[in-house]
This record gives sequence, structure tokens and C-alpha cells, in this order.
Amino acid sequence: MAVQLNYIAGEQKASRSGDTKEVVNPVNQQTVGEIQLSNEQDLNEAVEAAWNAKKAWKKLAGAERGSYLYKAADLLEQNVDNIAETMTKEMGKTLPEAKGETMRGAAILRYYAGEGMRKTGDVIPSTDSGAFMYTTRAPLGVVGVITPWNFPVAIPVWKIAPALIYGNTVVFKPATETAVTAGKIMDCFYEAGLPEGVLNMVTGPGSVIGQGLVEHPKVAGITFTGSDTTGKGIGQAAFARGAKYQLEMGGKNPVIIAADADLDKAVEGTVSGAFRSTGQKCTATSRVLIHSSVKEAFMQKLFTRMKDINIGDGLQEGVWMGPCASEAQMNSVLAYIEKGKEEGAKLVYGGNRWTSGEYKDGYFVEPTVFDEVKSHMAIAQEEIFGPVIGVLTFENIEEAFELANDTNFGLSASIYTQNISSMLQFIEDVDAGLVRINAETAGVELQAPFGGMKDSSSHSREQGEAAKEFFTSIKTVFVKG
Ligand SMILES: NC(=O)C1=CN([C@@H]2O[C@H](COP(=O)(O)OP(=O)(O)OC[C@H]3O[C@@H](n4cnc5c(N)ncnc54)[C@H](OP(=O)(O)O)[C@@H]3O)[C@@H](O)[C@H]2O)C=CC1
Ligand SMILES: O=C(O)CCC(=O)C(=O)O
Repeated sequence: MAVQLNYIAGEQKASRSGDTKEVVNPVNQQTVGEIQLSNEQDLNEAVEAAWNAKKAWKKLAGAERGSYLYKAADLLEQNVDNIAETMTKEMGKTLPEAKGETMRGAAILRYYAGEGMRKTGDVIPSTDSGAFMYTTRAPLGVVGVITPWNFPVAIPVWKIAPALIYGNTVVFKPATETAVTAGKIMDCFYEAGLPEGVLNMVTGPGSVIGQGLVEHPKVAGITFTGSDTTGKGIGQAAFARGAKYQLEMGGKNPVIIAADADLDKAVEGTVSGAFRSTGQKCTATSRVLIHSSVKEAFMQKLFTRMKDINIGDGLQEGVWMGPCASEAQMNSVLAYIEKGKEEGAKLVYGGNRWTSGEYKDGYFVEPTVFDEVKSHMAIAQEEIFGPVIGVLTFENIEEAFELANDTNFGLSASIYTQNISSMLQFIEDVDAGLVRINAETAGVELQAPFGGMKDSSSHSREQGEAAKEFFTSIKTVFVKG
């Protein structure tokens, strides 16, 4: 099996380290590929390539930059089967989800390709009647893109596409777990004919390549999605040297089931929000806040629906939930389940590693429900990133809103209710960047701003037009004859 090479200055390159790592399928530990554990020299070479390419790239018309993104979108779409299958093998997401994500990547590329033709500033009346004042935007320069393994196509693309269209050049450091899929995205960009050095990829340890990017004096901006701890470290290091940074981190997303909720829809939204992608989404539902009067009926319906969850290899037709992405991730989820029991929450569904038949060595965890969860418990406060939900009961809607906000995170929050006053109060009171009414907590549209409040992000937003705020600086221009 060929080693996944780096992409530097328009070429695929072997790392100077010579070290490699096997990437394995979390279903059966079969080898999916081999990636390079690159070193600082490789990183420096990639940053130099991006640095040398930035002037010419910035000078191209936006429409011309966009034409490369349109081509990359077409190539991503043409290769959807191959890319999606690799993604499923690398991190376990089901094939339909992986295909959907790849197609979403193509749609994101097309959206940002169009940005090359849209306005870049405003005319602002000056107090001097003889002057012309307006704003325009300048790219940052070289941008470092550091991404996680849970959306191996969508997240890299929603960072790389706006970075490029607004005139930046990029060094991309993908998650080690999904670096083979990342290579397939890079193939699409390279086949699209991007000029040399505009987009580079270096694989390798986060502590070396990721950290090296963050600290590199020629990297003007860092965009990151991943864990809270890593994100905060990146923010501090970037701030210390004056680089711009954007962090998308965790969530502890609540769904509120009000007394008047349509319970069938609420169950469907809870199951989909909590267990799709094996709960490995920052927008996944992890706390279910339920009015005591409908709790019993909701729980019955929830358990009935959960019995239909078909676990297995995401490549197989009909499988609805795959494994955790890695052994470390599975162990982390199982440790949280133990913690929940120790804390006194009541395990009412699942709670074990799932080892059925041919899947005995897979990194699977049963869909799991804890009841009688208290808000101070670690399982109600920390991101588990697996198929685990905690149920908390409330007596009135104000109490539900307080519980929803009783966490350091503030990414997504949802409510199921038919009462318009409850909806409006929820929209106003909940501390979350994504507020969802009668819809699951997960679900992100590429043309809308995405990001969270409190510790979920660095108070910035990605996607849609919001991406422009990170990837450019505003220039206010005053012209007088
Ligand atoms: N918000 C989200 O969408 C995500 C949240 N998570 C949370 O994080 C937990 C752990 O997952 P994990 O993959 O370890 O997440 P990390 O935050 O450690 O990894 C995310 C990315 O950052 C890189 N990285 C790691 N250390 C550094 C560093 N010091 N400087 C710069 N970049 C670095 C990683 O590289 P490498 O892969 O080589 O380590 C990867 O590319 C999960 O259980 C989950 O709770 C995880 C993924 C996504
Ligand atoms: O829900 C989504 O589509 C995106 C979620 C996300 O950004 C994440 O989990 O990192």
C-alpha cells in the first residue's frame, strides 16, 4: 500500500523524517493506509511554498480563484464513491453519511467559488464632501488549517475554500486518523490545477506539525476545529505572537422536551442528534432535558426507537451506526460511562462495548442512556463525543432553560414544543450559537454562520458569509483628489 505523501509546492513529497504510521479501520483493524509522520523541515518547506505563492494568488481576480474551486468541486463529486469509502474505512462513519458529507464538500466549494464574484466592501459617506470613502478586504497571507477526524471532508473544505477564495494561501494539517481521506481531497485540488504553493498539506503529529504551524512566524492565521484543550493551547500560542486565530471546539448540547412536545418528533430528533455518526459531532445531542409529565411516555418511545438502531460496519447496507473512530476514542467513551455510574446516574440503556459476532474486535459502544443525571455530574458537563445521552428532568420551562445554560459550552441547543411563547423565550434566553426549534441539535447549513458561545468557540463564526471576517482584514480607504 502506497504511503500517503505530503503535498508541497505543487508536488507530492516524501517526508524527510522517513517515519510512517499505519491507519487502521476501527471496525476490524485492517490497514486502510500508511501516513507520514513528518517533521519541522517538511513543515517549513510547506510554509515557504505558501509564502512564495501568496503574492500572485492574491493578485488574481476573485472569479479566477473561484474557477479553481469550481473544478475542485466537480472532481470531488466525480470521486465521491472512492472518497466516501475511504472515509468510512478510516473513521467508521456510515457510507451514506460519508457520501453526503463529500457531496456537501462539493457544495461548499461551489458556494465559495461564487464568493469570488461578490462584493468585497461598502461605500461609506465621508464627512468631507470632496472625499470618497469605502472599505475593501485584504487576505491574511499564509493560513494554517488544523482539522479533526470527525468530518474529514466537510471541515477541511469549509476552512480551505474560504481561505483560498479570499486570497490566502494554505498549509493544511489534517487529523492523523483521517489523513488518507485528506490526501484524496488534496488530489482534487491538485488536479484542478491550483498554482504551485497555494495549497499544501503536511501530515504528522499534532504536537509537531500542528504546534509548528501555530508558532510559525510566517503563518498569519490559524483556523482550528477539535478538542477544547488543544484549541485553548492553540489560541494562547497564536495570541502570544499576534497571529489571528479561530477555534471551533466542543459542545454539550441540550434538547428540551416540553410538556406539549410532539413526542414522536422529539424522539426522532433525539436519536438522530445523539447517535448519528456515533455521537462524534460537536453538535451532537448529549443532554435530554424533559418535563416530568411526559418523561415516561418519551422514554418508552425512545427505547423502542433505539432497539431499531442497526450497529455494524458502515460499509454494509442498512447499518445505521458505526464504531467510534479509534480505540482511544472508544476507551474515552467507556471511561465516561463508568464515571456516570460512579457519579450515581442510573444506566437505563446500553452502557457496554458492543462485541457482537464478527465485530468482536471493533471499537463499538452501545447506544447508551443515563437517567437521573444531575447537572453537576461530569457526564452532564464534559464532552463525551460518543453515543451517550444523559436525561435530566424539569418541572417548569424556566428551570429547563437554566439547566440548558448550566455548562461551559454553548454550541447548539434545541427545544421541542408547540408553544410559541416557549419558543421565543428559548431563542432569547439560551446561550448557544445554533438555536433549533423542533429540530435536532445537529445540522449545519453551509450558507449560514456556524459557531458557538462561551467555551465552544473563539467567539468567531465559520461558513457562509461569516467566513470572510476571519480570512480577511478590512481596509478603510479614504480618497481625495
Ligand atoms: N469539536 C469537534 O468537532 C471535535 C472535538 N473533539 C474532541 O476532542 C477529543 C479528542 O480528540 P482529538 O482527535 O485528540 O482532538 P485534538 O483537538 O487533539 O485534535 C484535533 C486536531 O488538532 C491537532 N493537534 C493535536 N495537538 C495539537 C497541538 N498541540 N497543536 C496543534 N494541533 C494539534 C490534531 O492532530 P493529530 O490528529 O495528529 O493529533 C488534529 O489535527 C474528542 O474526544 C472530542 O471530545 C475531537 C474532534 C472534533
Ligand atoms: O454537524 C455538523 O454538520 C458539523 C459539526 C461539526 O462541525 C463538528 O462536529 O465538528
